[in-house]
Amino acid sequence: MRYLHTMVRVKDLDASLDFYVNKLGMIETRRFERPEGRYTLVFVAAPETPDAEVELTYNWDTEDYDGGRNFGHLAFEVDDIYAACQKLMDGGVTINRPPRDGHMAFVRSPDNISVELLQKGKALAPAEPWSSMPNTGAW
Ligand SMILES: C[C@@H](O)C(=O)SC[C@H](NC(=O)CC[C@H](N)C(=O)O)C(=O)NCC(=O)O
Ligand code: NI
Repeated sequence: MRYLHTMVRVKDLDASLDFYVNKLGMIETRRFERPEGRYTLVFVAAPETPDAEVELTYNWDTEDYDGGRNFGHLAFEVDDIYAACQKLMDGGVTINRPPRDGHMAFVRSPDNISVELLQKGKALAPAEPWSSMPNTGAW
């Protein structure tokens, strides 16, 4: 069995592609227009893992998507968590959990999808709650 993708519904496809591609650094791998179903599918992936995709589903007719509590987050490994967060901040993205420990950070997509960034080479053990860490002023 192979993991293929996670599908998230998005309200604004351009805003979502700006976040996932321009700000987060993913690449668009495939796109399907389905006029008969009045929706568009755009698959995006991290360059190093092109087979593990996020399927952005854009329904052409306005729909409200509540924040399904059962969904947690999309997680990505980054080479430099501070540089990744700085690039996102420069693009106007709020860092919900700053990478004070150099290990883990959380940001949100335009549809409030939680995105976890993990520093490459750090243990994947759960980090300490960042609020308990001394704020060195870095973040
Ligand atoms: C391409 C393959 O990976 C799919 O997931 S297509 C699944 C299909 N998607 C849609 O019909 C998109 C539009 C629909 N209005 C929606 O919002 O899902 C589908 O069966 N979706 C139902 C679902 O629960 O995912
Ligand atoms: Ni799918």
